[in-house]
Amino acid sequence: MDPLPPFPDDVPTHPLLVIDHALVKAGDKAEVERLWAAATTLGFWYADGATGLKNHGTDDEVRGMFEMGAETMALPLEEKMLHEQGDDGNSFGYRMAAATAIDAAGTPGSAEFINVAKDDALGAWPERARHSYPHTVDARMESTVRPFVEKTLAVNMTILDVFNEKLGLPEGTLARQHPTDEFSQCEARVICSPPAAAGSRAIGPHTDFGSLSVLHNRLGGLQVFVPGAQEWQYVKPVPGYAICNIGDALTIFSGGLLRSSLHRVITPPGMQGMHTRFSLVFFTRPANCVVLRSLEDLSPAIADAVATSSDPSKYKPGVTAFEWFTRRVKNQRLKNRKGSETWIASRGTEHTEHVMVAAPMGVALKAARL
Ligand SMILES: O=C(O)CCC(=O)C(=O)O
Ligand SMILES: [Fe+2]
Repeated sequence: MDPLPPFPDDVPTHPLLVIDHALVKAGDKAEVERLWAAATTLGFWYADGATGLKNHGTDDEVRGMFEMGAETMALPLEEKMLHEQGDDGNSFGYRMAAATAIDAAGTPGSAEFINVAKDDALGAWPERARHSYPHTVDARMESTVRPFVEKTLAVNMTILDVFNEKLGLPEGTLARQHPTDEFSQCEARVICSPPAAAGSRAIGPHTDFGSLSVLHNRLGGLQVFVPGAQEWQYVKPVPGYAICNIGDALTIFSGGLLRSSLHRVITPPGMQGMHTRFSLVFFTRPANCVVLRSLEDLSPAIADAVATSSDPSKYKPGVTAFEWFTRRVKNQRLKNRKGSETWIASRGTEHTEHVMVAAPMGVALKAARL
């Protein structure tokens, strides 16, 4: 692979706390407090050795996943399209560029995705559980995708147990919402965006749909919208560290204590923008049948948070994790677009002030009620 230029020194970035996963796993109280601080403010942090493998630029599974992504994206479009996700709210398989909107006006995004279901990676492969994949994925399912998914899931289950305790939930509550052996929308994703004009958007503003995301970035381009800030800010990729963030499902379970924040992907800054951008994510999501609701009956801290929220209904969407996810994916597909209401119907838990900046005027207030 060509050497990639460094993230420019003169571009402002938003700092994130660095959390040492080994310390968290060992129950180090100070490190757990720092993780809790990150998770309850912006909901983003750098994870030192997040897959249990330091230096993600060189560790076997992460490198193998990036290679699998590059091999897959290099296939002829007709071959990739045999495994396309379709328009019904499924996200497993290949997603062509420009299939989804990045804003309320229906602007198409420029990123291609290959998403592999946890249920295929950990299931009775080569029997397919959820979807079909190009041969470049199949060839690495057991050697690369499975260990990548297993290791990342193990990290995320430890973090869920830590949150469980901090939220004062009965032992194992969050773990039971994320059973590995039940079907869920958990998936590993490689994203590819071509070089583009400075500032153009590859992935529109969104909150993540599930519980926990672990992201491996080599080029910049990821930006966060910090509550109360006036503008989007870059998060700098740091070699050897993954970027972890909270998704909507944990925000809902915790009555808003855990924060799922808006982020997006634009052209990497400076010389980096001249390179194709690959990124790798693993999303841990609740089992399909889990009802998304704040768990105030199980935790006084969550009950307090819901009681003092300006909009407690936001934490009771009254749908399962599968329904929440499918609604969001389906309404992002441009084939399903009727107007800005389709974009609004794809939204998650974001707060009013975020949406005001992220969406054109006029749809902001409606979106804020979702
Ligand atoms: O590629 C990135 O840096 C972020 C991707 C992302 O936010 C997502 O796939 O949900
Ligand atoms: Fe995301």
